[in-house]
Amino acid sequence: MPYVCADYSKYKFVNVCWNSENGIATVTLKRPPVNSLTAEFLRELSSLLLDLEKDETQGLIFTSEFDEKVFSAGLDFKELYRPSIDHAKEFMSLLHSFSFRLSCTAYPTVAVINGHAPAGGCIIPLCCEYRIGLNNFNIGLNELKFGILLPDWLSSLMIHTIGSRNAEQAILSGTLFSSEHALRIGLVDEIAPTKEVALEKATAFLNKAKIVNRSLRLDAKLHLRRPILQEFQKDIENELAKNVSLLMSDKVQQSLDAHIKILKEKRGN
Ligand SMILES: CC/C=C\C/C=C\C/C=C\CC/C=C/CC(=O)SCCNC(=O)CCNC(=O)[C@H](O)C(C)(C)COP(=O)(O)OP(=O)(O)OC[C@H]1O[C@@H](n2cnc3c(N)ncnc32)[C@H](O)[C@@H]1OP(=O)(O)O
Repeated sequence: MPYVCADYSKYKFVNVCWNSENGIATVTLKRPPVNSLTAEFLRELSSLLLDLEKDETQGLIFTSEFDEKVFSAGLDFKELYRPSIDHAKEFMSLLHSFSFRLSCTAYPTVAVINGHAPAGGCIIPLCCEYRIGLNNFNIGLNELKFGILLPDWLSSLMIHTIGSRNAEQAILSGTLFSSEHALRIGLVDEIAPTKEVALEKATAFLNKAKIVNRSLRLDAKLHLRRPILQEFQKDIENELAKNVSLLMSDKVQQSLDAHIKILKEKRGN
């Protein structure tokens, strides 16, 4: 059984619960109010994956503290509104490296999606091997509606998960799917009535992975995910520069401004 070396209490935006009997780490995202992804959060998540790898985690479950409300609201609008060029570069690089790392972990991964997961909020679930949703939430890649062209690696993750035909329709229409619809197209693998049941199902999935030799399993995973991993590794400098210039463009900045205003009006402030 793995011996836990890392100090997981150092993390600000996640709570890590280790099960010493089965070596499964349950990671609860807890960046208030909606787990939106900032550079600091992404840096923390990347470092967490390395710690889990060193501690020979047998399986990882992601879930959210903001139960029945939001899994993750995606990229942080406020941080990405009028960023400095250096910050924009750093952010895109962190998003890319974290998503890559999560897509090829040596240990199996599950997302328990206990709330909305729009746009960038769908990235963690898509990088995981298995997705369990709760009822009454929306999930999907609706970036085109913000004037954002998806990076190739993200389209590739969606294609890998729901197939090319469904991915084409989903991405081009910018649809956010209800849980039931997400189950029909394979965007989630199961629906659970409560978070507790979802966590049991996640553990059952991870336990199944244990009967396979760990290094053989990793070889197979990397082989099966090769098309995605190739997209991550293809022409990285150029891809990051493209994303930075898209983020800095007037069109995307105006769209961010409009969305920030909509959220403010919704709260009446
Ligand atoms: C932007 C990227 C630009 C260019 C990218 C270039 C290249 C491509 C690279 C990557 C591709 C991936 C791209 C992804 C784009 C995104 O992810 S953009 C974010 C998309 N997310 C959304 O549209 C969700 C918006 N939020 C909501 O719909 C609701 O807030 C939500 C359903 C999540 C929760 O609803 P509710 O419980 O009612 O809460 P409130 O709406 O009242 O919100 C509470 C507070 O949270 C703040 N907030 C909400 N979402 C965000 C966010 N994404 N970023 C920052 N802050 C957010 C909201 O303002 C409230 O704050 P307040 O309490 O008023 O201070």
